[in-house]
Amino acid sequence: MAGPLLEARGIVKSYGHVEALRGADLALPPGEVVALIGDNGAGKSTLAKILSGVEPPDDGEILLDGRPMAFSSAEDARAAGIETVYQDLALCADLTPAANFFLGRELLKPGLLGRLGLLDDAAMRERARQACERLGVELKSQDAPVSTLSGGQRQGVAVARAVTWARRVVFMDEPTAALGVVQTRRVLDLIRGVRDSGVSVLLISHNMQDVKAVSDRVEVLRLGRRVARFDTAQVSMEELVGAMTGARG
Ligand SMILES: Nc1ncnc2c1ncn2[C@@H]1O[C@H](COP(=O)(O)OP(=O)(O)OP(=O)(O)O)[C@@H](O)[C@H]1O
Repeated sequence: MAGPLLEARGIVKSYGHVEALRGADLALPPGEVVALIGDNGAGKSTLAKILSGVEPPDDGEILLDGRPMAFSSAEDARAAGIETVYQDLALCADLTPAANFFLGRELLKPGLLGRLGLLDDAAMRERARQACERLGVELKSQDAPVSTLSGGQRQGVAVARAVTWARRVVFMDEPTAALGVVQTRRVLDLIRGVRDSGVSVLLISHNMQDVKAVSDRVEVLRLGRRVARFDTAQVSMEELVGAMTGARG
């Protein structure tokens, strides 16, 4: 098996007196979906934030392609090809999907107009439309702000944006929370599509059915440490729950 694409070793992180991570490990192989599961407060979101550059660890190592990395911001991680779909989706409600897609990465018009700082709105709309279409996200209008979209459509836009820019890894923190059955299926299909395009996915989820349906491997955090790892095909729902709660594993 190839070495991990992204790896966390012995990550420690405290918030005041709360030890969120106490030497957590995680390995994300290339081109796989890894589910990160654990009870409330186990440290999943904290670990994802550290791996995506949002927060610095107090101790421990992050390796990308086996080489130590120090991300000092989410921009650093993005520059390394790592994108995140946050729990709150981090979309700007008043902007269109295209404006959200290109926030901070705006395309300028070619030639002199670009040098004058003029944005190429048509090109951005078209690229955003194509990205959504590729992932099966149907938007009636490209001009409507994100606030007018349904929860599932917003989820789709956030995932499509992450996938558009991610060259290596996408983190998804509870991407199906608050979605209906049909929308959930759509997001799971998106995750498979991302994996099949060669990008690794780290999926944080409390939904064991989603985890079983879409992941290749499962890593279990408890009280800030990894306590178990499984091949999804080899593990039962009961074993996963047992490992999370400490009843087993
Ligand atoms: N910014 C913060 N300030 C203080 N404590 C925090 C902060 N972020 C996380 N924590 C604490 O760190 C611990 C781990 O939190 P984290 O959100 O990583 O867990 P989680 O496994 O993602 O939980 P959940 O499934 O409930 O989202 C919790 O005890 C939490 O209260």
